Amino acid sequence: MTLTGPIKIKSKAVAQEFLDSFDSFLFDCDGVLWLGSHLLPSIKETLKLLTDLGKKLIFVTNNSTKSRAAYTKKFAGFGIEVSEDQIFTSGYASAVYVRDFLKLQPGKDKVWVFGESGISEELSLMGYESLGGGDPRLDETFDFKTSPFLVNGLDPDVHCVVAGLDTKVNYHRLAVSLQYLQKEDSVHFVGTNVDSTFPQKGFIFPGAGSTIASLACSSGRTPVYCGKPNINMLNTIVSAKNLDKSKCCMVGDRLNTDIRFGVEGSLGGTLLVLTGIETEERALEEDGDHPQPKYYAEKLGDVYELTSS
Ligand SMILES: O=C(O)[C@H](O)[C@H](O)COP(=O)(O)O
Ligand SMILES: [Mg+2]
Repeated sequence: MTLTGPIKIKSKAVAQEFLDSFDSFLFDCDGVLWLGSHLLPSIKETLKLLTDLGKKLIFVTNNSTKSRAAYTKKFAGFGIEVSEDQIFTSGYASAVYVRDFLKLQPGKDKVWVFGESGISEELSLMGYESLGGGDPRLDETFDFKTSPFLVNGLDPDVHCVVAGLDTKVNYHRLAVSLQYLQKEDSVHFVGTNVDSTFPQKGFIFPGAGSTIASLACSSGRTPVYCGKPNINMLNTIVSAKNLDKSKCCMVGDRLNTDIRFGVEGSLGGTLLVLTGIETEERALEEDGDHPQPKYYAEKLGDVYELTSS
């Protein structure tokens, strides 16, 4: 970023300068690589260009609905080969927090999940039994007199609620999650991410932050959020991939998660793309609400299109 503010990547020279400045790229996914099942323009070509240049590619998503393994299949569906150890999700970061910070005992302590398989699968890989989540009994209309999660009492071995994006959110899931959160002395509250909205092709939908806020409001508790911009997530990635932070660039579509993650994590640089949540006006505003990106571009694919022109 110059004294005049963020640098727009809109020429071959600036695109080449951008490429030459970093040896590792951390890519956000929703709004950067794709919008749901819609791959954004020139993404495959851009990732291949970076790979051919010997750059390290890492994918860092706040989307907790899929596990790291499931994300490798999503990439493969687009014809992009990515290994599981290149992918970090907010669901994985939350499971690491449960294991390494809360130190819950696998096989003994259980987790109530308000969210999808991307959370429960990562917890299961670490040996934790999770309840709730995609359990089809939670799809039933809620009745406190008959809910199987209440009539026999809460599970006394649950010592943490992990809440994330749940596209099947309903009153049943909210009501039972709240019962566990009311056990404040014995049940921790973890949120996967703060994203208020979720970008789809042609739409902006409610994000994890919005549904988790419902539980925060009803319980009067504030969760520990483990996804971007949490510095523990960055430190996990930097040590796992042996990165030189000064040569890393965070590429994202949201200022208060992706760009904050890169700036507060002291990475070498950040690139905001305008294919997701943010606008050029927001990218340029010097608002204390969020850090400014070093670079910005209409889309990530411009890096390929400009340097190969
Ligand atoms: O609502 C959410 O969880 C987020 O909007 C979404 O999943 C963000 O994913 P990311 O842009 O970090 O890949
Ligand atoms: Mg995004």
